[in-house]
Amino acid sequence: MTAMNTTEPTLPQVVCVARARIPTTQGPDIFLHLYSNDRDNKEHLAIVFGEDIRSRSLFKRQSPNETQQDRMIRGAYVGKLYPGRHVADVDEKLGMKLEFDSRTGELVFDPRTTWDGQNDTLVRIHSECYTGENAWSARCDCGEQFDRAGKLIACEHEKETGIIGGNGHGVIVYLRQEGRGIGLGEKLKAYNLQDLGADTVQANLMLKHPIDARDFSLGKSILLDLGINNVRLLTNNPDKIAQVEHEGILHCVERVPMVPIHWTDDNKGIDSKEIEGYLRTKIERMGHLLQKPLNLHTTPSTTISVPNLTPTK
Ligand SMILES: Nc1nc2c(ncn2[C@@H]2O[C@H](COP(=O)(O)OP(=O)(O)OP(=O)(O)O)[C@@H](O)[C@H]2O)c(=O)[nH]1
Ligand SMILES: [Zn+2]
Repeated sequence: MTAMNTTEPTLPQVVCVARARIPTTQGPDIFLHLYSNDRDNKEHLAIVFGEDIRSRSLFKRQSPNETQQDRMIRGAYVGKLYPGRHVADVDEKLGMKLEFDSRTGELVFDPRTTWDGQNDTLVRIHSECYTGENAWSARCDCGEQFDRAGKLIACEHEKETGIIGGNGHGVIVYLRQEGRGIGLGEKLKAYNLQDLGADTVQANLMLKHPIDARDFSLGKSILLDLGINNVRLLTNNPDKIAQVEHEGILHCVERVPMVPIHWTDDNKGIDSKEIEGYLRTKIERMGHLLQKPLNLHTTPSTTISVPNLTPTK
């Protein structure tokens, strides 16, 4: 492994507080990991595909007195829970056993039971979007991208696009930075400004926020805690690609594009005037790596009349 560059900023400390298996309506079980950290009080998440992708902080023995029952309740178990199971570190039915360093209590890496972090792992670092994920919003593509990331991680290969999937291994890091970090209340104000003619960048600036207030360093810490070093990143955002790199320990080995579904299938995906404006702004003003020539019914941003924020009577 290359030596770590000391000029890199210190990464946040994260601890996985609990994980649980979630059977899904989409097919595979996922393991939801909830994290605490030393930078904010938000509950950031990792949606993990693959039982063997193990959080180092979760699996570490909490104290010599920690019971096997305590460990199962926190989700620090190998294999699968079943009624009557007593031991967290051994799944007798599946023939799996974890080993721990007797001095530090840390999980000892064993490729038979734990995913190898040198594997190229399909990852999405996703920022919260209440409207796109829960309110069926056609203003943005967040809900669609979230679903698609899950499908791509679960599948071996996507026929329509030729994308190699994660084949059941991968992670969606879900960061609670709503509205590119400005929060839901401010995002709703930005939407009103957009209805008045501003684009997403202009609206943020008019509200005296940065164009993008996000910080992906928590996402990096979470990936490293999950033992992942080589990432195939599902994104069109060049800033995310740059931010995910951490010299010597975390590499973006490939960018996997997230092409809007409606661009490849007229009958599917989000089709609205608002989403076109949103994508146009991402491409023209934020440098997103989407290549389809824009043939949209929204007006290019240069001709948008920006509303005046001075109150009128
Ligand atoms: N301020 C603001 N935020 C928005 C708006 N529309 C969506 N968002 C937020 O933008 C973020 C989108 O996050 P992602 O989909 O993870 O990332 P991205 O920058 O679009 O890049 P990709 O990885 O290519 O999808 C979420 O936090 C949304 O809540 C908007 O009009 N204004
Ligand atoms: Zn959204």
